[in-house]
Amino acid sequence: MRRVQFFDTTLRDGEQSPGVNLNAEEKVAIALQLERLGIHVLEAGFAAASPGDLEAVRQVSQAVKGATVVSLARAVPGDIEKAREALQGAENPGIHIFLATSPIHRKYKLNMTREQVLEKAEKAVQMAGKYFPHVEFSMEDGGRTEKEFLCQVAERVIPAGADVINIPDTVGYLTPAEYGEIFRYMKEHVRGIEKVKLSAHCHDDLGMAVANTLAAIEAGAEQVEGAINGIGERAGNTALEEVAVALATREDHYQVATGLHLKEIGKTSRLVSKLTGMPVPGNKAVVGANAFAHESGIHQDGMLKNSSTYEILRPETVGVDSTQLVLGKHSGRHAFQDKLQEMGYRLSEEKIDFLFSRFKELADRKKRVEEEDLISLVEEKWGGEEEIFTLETVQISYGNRSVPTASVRICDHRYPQALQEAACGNGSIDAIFKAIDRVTGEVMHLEDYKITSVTDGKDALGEVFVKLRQGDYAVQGRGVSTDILEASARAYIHAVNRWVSRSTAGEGKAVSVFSGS
Ligand SMILES: CC(=O)SCCNC(=O)CCNC(=O)[C@H](O)C(C)(C)COP(=O)(O)OP(=O)(O)OC[C@H]1O[C@@H](n2cnc3c(N)ncnc32)[C@H](O)[C@@H]1OP(=O)(O)O
Ligand SMILES: CC(C)C(=O)C(=O)O
Ligand SMILES: [Mg+2]
Repeated sequence: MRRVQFFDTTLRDGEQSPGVNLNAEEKVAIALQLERLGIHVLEAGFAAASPGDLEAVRQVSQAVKGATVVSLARAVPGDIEKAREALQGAENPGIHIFLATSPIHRKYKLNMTREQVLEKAEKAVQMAGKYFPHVEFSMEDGGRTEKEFLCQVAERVIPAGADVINIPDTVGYLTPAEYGEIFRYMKEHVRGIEKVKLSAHCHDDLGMAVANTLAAIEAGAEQVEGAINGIGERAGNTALEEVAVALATREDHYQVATGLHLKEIGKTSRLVSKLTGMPVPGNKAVVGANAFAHESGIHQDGMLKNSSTYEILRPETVGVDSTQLVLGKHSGRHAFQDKLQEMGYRLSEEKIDFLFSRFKELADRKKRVEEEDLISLVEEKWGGEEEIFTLETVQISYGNRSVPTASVRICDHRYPQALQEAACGNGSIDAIFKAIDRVTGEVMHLEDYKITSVTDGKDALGEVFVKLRQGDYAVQGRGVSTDILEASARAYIHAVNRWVSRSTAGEGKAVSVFSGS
């Protein structure tokens, strides 16, 4: 199988992401992790950019033992000297020299003729070859350069000593077909091309960096460049982990080996995200939090029957969190039941039906239903006592200068019709409780009221805990909802149900929902 080399520029082009600044220690930590991933060439920085970056390149090159470590340099002696200084003592040093070749860059940026570009490139590579065993030359903005000029530049830098020639699509402009065509053209037309590796370096301005890189591989590129999580200048670089995983998953198509340790991808991605401060979007391929999460009922059902229905890749292959069947409003009964079983609940079909409808009501109001939410749902309902009153609706009228009024609609299961009552109170909760008392005919004294958040986030479930008393006897109840007023109504009705069912059973004594409370 053909082999493709991976060149990582997270520490150089990746660090060019606006707002990112890695110090030497952080660069070393990322470099060592990239080595564990099996990266072949590691661009540690741009030594001439600043004394700090020179020092970072130096420290990375001292720490890394296997991979080749390179510094970027313009085609000027000063930059080459700085790279040399930084890489003295490195086990496998290299240099990456670049010079723009496109008409736009020649005219507006460099103010150079084609001949001047050819000469400058040749001289720089010759000089670098005296110091470095490995010299890569990049034709910046190669994607917008005349093809025959790319060939001319290559034919000057190959004899000068370059062993890798990189053709960057610096501004992410090309389509995959166009980019692949450049590699085919150069392979066919450049004298001595067999002496060098051709490298692909893409940017994601039009969202085509990974596709372009894969197209270059199909067209014969022997090296690919990019950054972990696709970070980099503007819209970023090719996400190297995506290329690696595409090549492995579609080995049947690409017939390319990388030698990378894919299991290290998750860890590498998390480290880069943490140290650069650039979060990974949830829907990002391979390493996004949702890359192996399934929310919709039909997909979850398929996954439970056989994971190949909706997963082309196992999360453990790339060292990220295992597949998750996320419960939300799109989930179905299969996934719901499976989750309850996994949590240790053994419930009858009838109970599951009831809980599933409560779950759907909750999921309509909450983005994600967590395990704690399920525990609350199950335990709220299945406390053992008979349910006489069920809350249907609660409505509040509240203003900071008016008296709060609550209206509740409650089913009393002993009668065919739901009952509705309204009451005013000192506050919204007091009004709700008074309205409930009117429906139930039980006048309870509220002895304790506590509210806690069951889950995280603004849409967290609130759990309300009440203790009601009549004479010597007390009951406790609990209610759960994303809305604390509704949770309060549920808790109160739960306690009243206990009160009524215990007193009808002749058990009017203090009871507690929670053991130990
Ligand atoms: C596509 C890429 O990612 S290329 C890499 C981009 N990365 C960076 O630029 C990060 C580090 N850069 C820096 O710290 C600074 O730009 C430095 C230290 C390299 C240079 O700083 P300065 O000397 O102040 O120059 P400045 O950045 O303003 O301008 C760049 C100069 O380099 C020239 N230049 C640009 N590319 C090259 C090149 N490959 N070879 C030779 N000269 C070049 C420009 O034409 C300009 O020259 P001029 O001053 O004669 O007009
Ligand atoms: C320095 C070169 C290789 C570069 O980053 C680009 O052209 O995008
Ligand atoms: Mg780049």
